[in-house]
Amino acid sequence: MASTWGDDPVSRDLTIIDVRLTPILVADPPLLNTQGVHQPYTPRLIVEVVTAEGITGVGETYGDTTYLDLARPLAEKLKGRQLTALNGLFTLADRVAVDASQVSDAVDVGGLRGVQTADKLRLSVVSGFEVACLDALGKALGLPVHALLGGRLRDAVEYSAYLFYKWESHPEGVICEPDDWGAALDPEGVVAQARRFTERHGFTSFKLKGGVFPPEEEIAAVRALAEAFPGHPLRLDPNGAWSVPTSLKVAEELRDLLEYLEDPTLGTPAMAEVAARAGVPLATNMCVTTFAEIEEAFTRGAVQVVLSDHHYWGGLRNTQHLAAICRTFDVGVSMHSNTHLGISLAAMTHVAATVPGLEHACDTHYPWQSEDVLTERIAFTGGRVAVSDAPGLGVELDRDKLAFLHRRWLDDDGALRDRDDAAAMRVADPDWVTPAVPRW
Ligand SMILES: O=C([O-])C(=O)C[C@H](O)[C@@H](O)C(=O)[O-]
Ligand SMILES: [Mg+2]
Repeated sequence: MASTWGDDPVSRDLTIIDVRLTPILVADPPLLNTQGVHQPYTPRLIVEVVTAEGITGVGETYGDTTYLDLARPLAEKLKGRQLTALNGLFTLADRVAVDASQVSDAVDVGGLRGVQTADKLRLSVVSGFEVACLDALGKALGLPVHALLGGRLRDAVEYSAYLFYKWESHPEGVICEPDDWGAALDPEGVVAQARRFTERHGFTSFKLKGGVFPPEEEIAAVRALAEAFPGHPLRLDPNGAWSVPTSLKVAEELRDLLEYLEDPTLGTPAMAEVAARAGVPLATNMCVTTFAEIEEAFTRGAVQVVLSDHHYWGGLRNTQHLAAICRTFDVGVSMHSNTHLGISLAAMTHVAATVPGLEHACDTHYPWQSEDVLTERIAFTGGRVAVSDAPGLGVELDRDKLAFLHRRWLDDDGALRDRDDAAAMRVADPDWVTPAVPRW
């Protein structure tokens, strides 16, 4: 009998016969964070899996050399395997050796990305392959990715406007793509940027990337946002730049205005100390970025919201596992974002649509990205992305755009192939060194 859920997978040839890895460099505006400034171009990796029937699925993940070095052997191991063998991806990845010099348990080693364990590096690579397999499987079966994940609980996913302190342009002489967002270096600039976000995309909640200026200035910016957008959810995220006393001081000043305070300080013990007295929920994408870190953080009450990132956590199904653990401990869940393109936004939207109790708007950098590898950009309506019911992720790769961005990567002498915000800052300020933490 014909299945009402699409073709029977058993009758299909779902063998992966080819895996293509395309590293690219995508334009990034001069966004400031506690480490420095974004490079003019950021590396990403586009993963394509091709089945025996000629179906292609796409995925996206970090494109820095460390990730590429792991992705290449994993791609080889995947050939000849079944699209449906998603659990096997983790076993395959375990067999890929990780360069020990890239591994560290320090929570600030990855800059803004938390610990950099061998497992996390592998999972970040697996995520790109898992999404590509799910996209291909969905296309083969005529089902959207959310259906493969158990079905959507909502028809649109809400995102927040991700506000950054920002220069007007990259330093003089730096080859870059111009942007029309303008500078944002004080409360007025931040509010103007927020208005642009609402005009362009309809966002109604706002996150300010902090840790750039002394806390008093960032408190003033949040106050200005609260005045300009009364009653709207606001967050501030200094990426662990503050000491415990500074975090508590900021919490005292802003507790009535913030939906949550994100990673005010570094590491679970310090976060637990702040959480105990802050009077405002703490969110993290730094002290809990692996399953191994959950127990200590949750039992100490260090975090009230985990900002999942399907890249860190090993894909969409692991994100669902994380969300289930969070539910068990009555910890909220939402989503973190780094510079990413439409493939990852589509993946985030599919998984977010399946997570029960998603009460906070997810982060996304996508509005900052003027370039993409899709034939059509993904649109925000009222700050939301509609959940696609088309087969797979519901996106289409634009091969010309992919080739163009890959050419940029090929032409780079290596200076931009590993994101380094401190090095980008040194172009403007030769004395700049990554600030020691706590910075304030
Ligand atoms: O903590 C966060 O939300 C991030 O680390 C997000 C991004 O990495 C952001 O800070 C950036 O790219 O500058
Ligand atoms: Mg954060």
